[in-house]
Amino acid sequence: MMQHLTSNHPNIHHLIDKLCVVIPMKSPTRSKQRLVGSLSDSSRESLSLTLFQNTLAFFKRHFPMLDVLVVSESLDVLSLAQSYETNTLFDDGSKGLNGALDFACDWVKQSGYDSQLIVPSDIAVLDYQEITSLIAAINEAQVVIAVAKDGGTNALLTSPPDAIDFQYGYESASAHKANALNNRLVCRSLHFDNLALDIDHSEDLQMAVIRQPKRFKAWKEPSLLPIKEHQYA
Ligand SMILES: Nc1nc2c(ncn2[C@@H]2O[C@H](COP(=O)(O)OP(=O)(O)OP(=O)(O)O)[C@@H](O)[C@H]2O)c(=O)[nH]1
Ligand SMILES: C[C@H](OP(=O)(O)O)C(=O)O
Repeated sequence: MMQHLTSNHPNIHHLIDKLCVVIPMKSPTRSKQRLVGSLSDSSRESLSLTLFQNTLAFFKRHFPMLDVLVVSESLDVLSLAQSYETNTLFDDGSKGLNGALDFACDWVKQSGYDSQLIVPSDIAVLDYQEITSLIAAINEAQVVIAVAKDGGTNALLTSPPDAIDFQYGYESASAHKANALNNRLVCRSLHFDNLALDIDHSEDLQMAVIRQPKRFKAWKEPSLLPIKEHQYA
């Protein structure tokens, strides 16, 4: 059974001191394109900003000892990140998510961190126990992947930060795993209920409303048909 990263975890200082959390975030106007047909522009933008702020608030509240780096093409996003006392990095977005993460990873390495945890800014529910289990897994593997519900990668923990090339895109969890194995690294793929749910499509948003009705009440649109929780079980 995996040990949780609690305050009396024997390796907490070793893990935390040298770990940097990287949060990539597009400009809100360009975010959540797959919801264009389901939400108005303002609702889509405010959803992406709400998710981003939830992510910043989660790490500040539950992991105040962890350093965070936000990489974005948007100066507004970077200034919001600074209000949560994160490090910030401007990337013009021209090379997409993988390019932005390559740039962030260079910063992380040059800043002397041993490991890096990439968390996208669109996870519906961040769960303390899941994130602690994920971080603790770096004791057993150099690459730890939290697999998304669609085979994507919803969190990626690497030690060293540049252990593998970033291959976000279709079925990226298996691409990242193959990449790790090609590099002869120990890789763990983990499936967590909450961390698997990034919000891509309207069904994901409906699921978020079911799991966190208060937080997502503004997006409880009558036009979206209800679906049952077991579809993601
Ligand atoms: N800095 C940066 N972050 C990005 C870029 N592309 C995607 N991201 C972020 O990476 C995470 C996952 O992105 P996606 O699911 O591809 O994008 P999204 O805006 O959430 O949704 P779609 O537009 O529907 O793909 C989100 O936190 C995005 O904001 C990029 O080019 N630069
Ligand atoms: C970025 C992409 O995530 P999606 O939003 O497609 O699950 C991926 O994990 O490769």
